Amino acid sequence: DQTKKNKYHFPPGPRPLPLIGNMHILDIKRQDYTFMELAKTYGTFFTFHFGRAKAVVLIGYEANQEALVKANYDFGDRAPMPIADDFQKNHGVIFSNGETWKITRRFTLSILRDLGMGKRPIEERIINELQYLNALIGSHNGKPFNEKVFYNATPNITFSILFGRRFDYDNPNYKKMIGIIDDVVKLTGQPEAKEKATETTEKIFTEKNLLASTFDLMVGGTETTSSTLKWAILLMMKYPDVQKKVHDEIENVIGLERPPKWEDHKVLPYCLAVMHEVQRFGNILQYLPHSTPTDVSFRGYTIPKGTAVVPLFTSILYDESKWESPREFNPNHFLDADGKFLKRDEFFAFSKGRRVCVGESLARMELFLFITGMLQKFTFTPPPGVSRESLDLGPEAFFTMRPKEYNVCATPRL
Ligand code: HEM
Repeated sequence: DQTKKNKYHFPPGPRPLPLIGNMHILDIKRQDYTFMELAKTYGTFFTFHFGRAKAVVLIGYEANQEALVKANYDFGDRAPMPIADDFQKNHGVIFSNGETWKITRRFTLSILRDLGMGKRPIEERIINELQYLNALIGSHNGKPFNEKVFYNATPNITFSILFGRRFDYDNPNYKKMIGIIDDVVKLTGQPEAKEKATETTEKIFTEKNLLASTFDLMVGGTETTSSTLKWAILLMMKYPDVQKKVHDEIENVIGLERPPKWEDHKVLPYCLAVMHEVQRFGNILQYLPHSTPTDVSFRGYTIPKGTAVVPLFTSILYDESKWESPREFNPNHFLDADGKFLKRDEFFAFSKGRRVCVGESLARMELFLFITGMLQKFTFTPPPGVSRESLDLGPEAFFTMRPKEYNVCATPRL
């Protein structure tokens, strides 16, 4: 019967996409795995349908280098993200576009630099904070403690920039702020704020934009660095031979007394390589979606303006054609034959191009000083009864990929 048949047919004209698109094949928590699997069939540049929204996925070093670095501007917008749609819409840095993004990003960077990001004033704050962190670790007297301890130090660096002071680790407000950041990272896709964005004509230096930018730095600058520290300690427990080499280098070059300083990264190549390999292996962000600000011509295709783009960082940091043993933790990835630090172009942990991480130099300094500073003072081992082999290196995939919860023992080296 014709009427019945029509009911199930689309009207003439272009056929709308099915409601779920390719979502039925997407592993929501490990989207990177799905995309890398699809790349085996469709190559390093393909379209994926997130429901009705199309996204272009970029796989591996070459495609991402071509798009994010060489065609920088063409892929430099941020795609809308459910987590931020309602409460950050076009405010702050991470989720904004156009003039708001350009001016707010420039402003944020200049403020961070004025306050000493990547320079001596911030270095002093980090070294100061390291003493508190090491005191907390030491207070457990070699007994097992939870990895949450490593979440305490890095927020204080961001907060001291934003609020002008550090907080004691047991300060209820500090705990609350850390808890909120943790919730935001976990509850992706469930925005709290309900206010609708109507500010198309609003100016950029508003209180709302200030709050949004502060929020961006709080979330962008704390969870990322502290999760990386958790990876670092877990990996040191898992690979005691690597930990031993880190210990030896620190002991031989700067000794066990004077706290490390940023300049030391030039004379501690093994520590620097370990820090980079922790970031590569830990791969804490699968991707942050970009989009095309205009119609873009790429590899012979036209990508329409406003198309979401997935620069899949996992596929670069684990690119089999670039790394000797991508799925293994191997600090040699960042060392040359003479044991000197080897800068790798494929290191995309902070992304590259127009949207490159605003806090990269701050994060690098924090990671280097906290990792070497903790390992200068302690040997990290699994708690009694927990074997090294049983330590799970699989991530807990939220907005970021942090290690699964673990306990650790820290024995003083002095
Ligand atoms: C281990 C630490 C960190 C890692 C691995 C990291 C990684 C990243 C990545 C991959 C992006 C996305 C870039 C893109 O869209 O292409 C990003 C953006 C961003 N990060 Fe970081 N980040 C870290 C620490 C920080 C810190 C300490 C801050 C600030 C205090 C920060 C602030 C930001 C901001 C504001 C953006 C948005 C940039 C934009 O959209 O223009 N991040 N970060």
